[in-house]
Amino acid sequence: MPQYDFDLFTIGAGSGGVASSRRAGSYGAKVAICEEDRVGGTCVLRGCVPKKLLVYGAHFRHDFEDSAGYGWSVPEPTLDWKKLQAAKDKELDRLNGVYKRLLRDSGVQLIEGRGHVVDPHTVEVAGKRYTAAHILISTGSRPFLPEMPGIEHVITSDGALSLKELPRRIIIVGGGYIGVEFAGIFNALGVKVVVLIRGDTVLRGFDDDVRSFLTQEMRKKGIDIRSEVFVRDLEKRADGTLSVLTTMGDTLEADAVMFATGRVPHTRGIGLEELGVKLDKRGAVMVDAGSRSSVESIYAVGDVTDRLNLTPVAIAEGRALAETLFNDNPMQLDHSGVPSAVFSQPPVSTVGITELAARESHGKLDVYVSSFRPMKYTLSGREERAMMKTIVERDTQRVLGFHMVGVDAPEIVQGLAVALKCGVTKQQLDATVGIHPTAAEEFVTMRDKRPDPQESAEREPGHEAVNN
Ligand SMILES: Cc1cc2nc3c(=O)[nH]c(=O)nc-3n(C[C@H](O)[C@H](O)[C@H](O)COP(=O)(O)OP(=O)(O)OC[C@H]3O[C@@H](n4cnc5c(N)ncnc54)[C@H](O)[C@@H]3O)c2cc1C
Repeated sequence: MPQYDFDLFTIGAGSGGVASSRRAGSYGAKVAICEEDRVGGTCVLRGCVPKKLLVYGAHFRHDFEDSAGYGWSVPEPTLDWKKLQAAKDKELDRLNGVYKRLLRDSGVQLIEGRGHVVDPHTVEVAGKRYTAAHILISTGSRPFLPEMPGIEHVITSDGALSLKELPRRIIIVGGGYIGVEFAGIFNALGVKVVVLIRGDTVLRGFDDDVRSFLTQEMRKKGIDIRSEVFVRDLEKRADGTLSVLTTMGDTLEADAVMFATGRVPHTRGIGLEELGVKLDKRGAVMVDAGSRSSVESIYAVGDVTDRLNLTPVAIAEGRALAETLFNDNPMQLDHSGVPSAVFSQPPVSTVGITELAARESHGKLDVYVSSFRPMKYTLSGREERAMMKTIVERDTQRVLGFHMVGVDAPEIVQGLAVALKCGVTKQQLDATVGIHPTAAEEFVTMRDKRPDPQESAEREPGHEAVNN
């Protein structure tokens, strides 16, 4: 058995890399991790955490407005953007320190610098070579920017999270989850927001009812969503204003343009292809269910594998790998039934499959949809509504998907994800007593099935089902 410097060498100290290395360290493995930026990765420093802090910060505008309906009078609120940014950055510094401490406490050696693989058991960082029995690639992903004239003037989510000044007007290109989250943040902070999307509705890949409902709610809040349009080119004027020419021939002006046009796996220039590690056409490391690449000693977890690009997934994949390699406990993550959220305003949360996917894979369905104004907004007069949807396989009455748009959706759907994972049926939901008065109780009280569009069409040619 050859002697290596380490049992595991991890490249990238983000969610997946840190989780895997710590778990391996806890079983006594000798582990090193290298990081070219700050320990913590995208989620902690450029993603979930700073974004959610800004969502909280932005939401106060609504809360101040809503308080009037409950009898409060609040002087005209003003925002100190620099103060909010400084508070957020302080919290990120704290978390960065926590992550470093956690690594240290697990006996994981942190090596600062960019790592690249030189052979199946060797990683080079800052000119020094380290050998390891196993190498883990957890280098995450980076924002994708299409090539076009003027692209150097745009920002991505990284830039949007660290803006020195709050722009007066922003154009956000892309209606995926990052685009709609930032649209909600900026809109609530008083910025004039235009969102350009390629389709008709935001959130491609989500359930169609969720997509149209959220698009409508965002428009109600004053976000100018322009459908079926993209950017042709853009230029910066002498006064710093950005001028955007769209594919519809319109010219739009803004103080900032943010591209939220997807992310690509971070695999460029780290020696993988040279070693024969197979990458897919987007550059993601191709792995088996146990996260092993085409080279036996090299593994990959998290966004770099482009499976389900979420923090808890990267963490679970990383831990499963450490269990397999160092605890004699072979584990694979089941990627089905993973819940997710979009922290838009109102937020979205979903677990299971969409109605479209369910019709293709499960045939006849019972679909329950409910839309209502949450009690919270009755006194405040806010027009925001909530929508909940449960998709049930007709033959077995097993729930295939829960979807919600509305206040507290992510907090509500987390519990339902457990039920879905356990194979909950509609009858079991019906037998569950609700917590009153909440919005969540709607999920256990929905009774009316939405007319099946196919069956209705068979009965009455030309008839179209109408959402509740
Ligand atoms: C704006 C935004 C919001 C998001 N919000 C959410 C959310 O609300 N919920 C959620 O679940 N997910 C969210 N995500 C996704 C989440 O951040 C990622 O899925 C998660 O961070 C992936 O973890 P990872 O370990 O694969 O990669 P990362 O956390 O990105 O870590 C990769 C690390 O590798 C380092 N690295 C790269 N190359 C090298 C190299 N050659 N040498 C050394 N170090 C290297 C990087 O600097 C980085 O620190 C969000 C992402 C973004 C961009």
